[in-house]
Amino acid sequence: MILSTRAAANNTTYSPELAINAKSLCRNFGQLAAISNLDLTVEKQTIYGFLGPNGSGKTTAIRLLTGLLKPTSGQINVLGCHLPQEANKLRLQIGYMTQKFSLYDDLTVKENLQFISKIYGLTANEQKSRLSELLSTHQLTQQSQQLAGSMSGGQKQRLALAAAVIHKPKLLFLDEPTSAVDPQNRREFWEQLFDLCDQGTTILVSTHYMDEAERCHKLAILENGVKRADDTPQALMNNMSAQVVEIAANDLRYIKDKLIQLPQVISAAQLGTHLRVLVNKAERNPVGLLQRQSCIKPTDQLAIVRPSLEDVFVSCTGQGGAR
Ligand SMILES: Nc1ncnc2c1ncn2[C@@H]1O[C@H](COP(=O)(O)OP(=O)(O)OP(=O)(O)O)[C@@H](O)[C@H]1O
Repeated sequence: MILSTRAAANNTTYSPELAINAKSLCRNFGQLAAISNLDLTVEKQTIYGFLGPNGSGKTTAIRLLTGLLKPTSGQINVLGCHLPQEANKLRLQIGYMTQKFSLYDDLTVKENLQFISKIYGLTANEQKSRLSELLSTHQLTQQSQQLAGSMSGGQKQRLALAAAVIHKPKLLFLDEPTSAVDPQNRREFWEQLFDLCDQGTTILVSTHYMDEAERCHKLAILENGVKRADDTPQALMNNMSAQVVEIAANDLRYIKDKLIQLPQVISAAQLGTHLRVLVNKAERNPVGLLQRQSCIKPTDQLAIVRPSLEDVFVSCTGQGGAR
């Protein structure tokens, strides 16, 4: 049973199961609606993703949910705190890793962590044990005396994560944390995130990488400040509003130019030797529809294939780039 209390102060419902509960959230910058009518619920001890292109409002949403930015309208409850009124009360319960890792280049790894632990008020004893634990967990023990500015992108990212969790936050915000690191470091970083989640931390992470979004327990697809869809990656793929047909043929570019003119076709994109075509779900026989087109030869191969998260993204935003 969900126990909930309605706070008289700003009418936001607080549910103990939810780390984040936001309703009708809007934030304008002048004429620009950076976030429009965003409803968001994030369950505790899950990894929730914001997937969206540049400028879709991911950072703005995160800043609203951390209490760093005031909404134009709407209600926000994060870990039982009403924002922006109780932003100070929330501060010690959250961690925030920004896009540009906020490290001091001319301090060593250890000095960076010591400095941040002082900000969070750790005692000398707490600091000592927490620092050695973090250096070991984030594979930074060898680099503890190295200047942060001289570290590789992957090492900087590990240090930034260690710094963001120094005070053991209940809720961790990560804004495009892996943009500057290679696939191997990304994989290892995600293993750290799952470990943190297993230990009880709720994580909200923004990304524009599909493979990263697919790792989240749930995600919201954002475009121009609007939430286009949200669910588990699997449910988003199962419930997609399009069917995917793959075509193996010669002259895929010519076929693509012809097919995207059909009203039933949402997008067509070449992937190596195949053309991936999204056809409206209302079309009963998508393969038959495409085969009837004069650009398709009888020898061309067409097959319905399983949707990917990228297909979901294309079908619910204008980001196909193909039409
Ligand atoms: N302080 C600000 N003043 C004016 N406009 C802003 C401000 N902050 C954000 N914006 C605008 O709001 C929109 C959303 O920006 P935001 O940074 O939230 O997007 P994003 O999805 O995080 O993008 P990126 O992936 O590039 O970081 C953009 O058009 C941006 O220019």
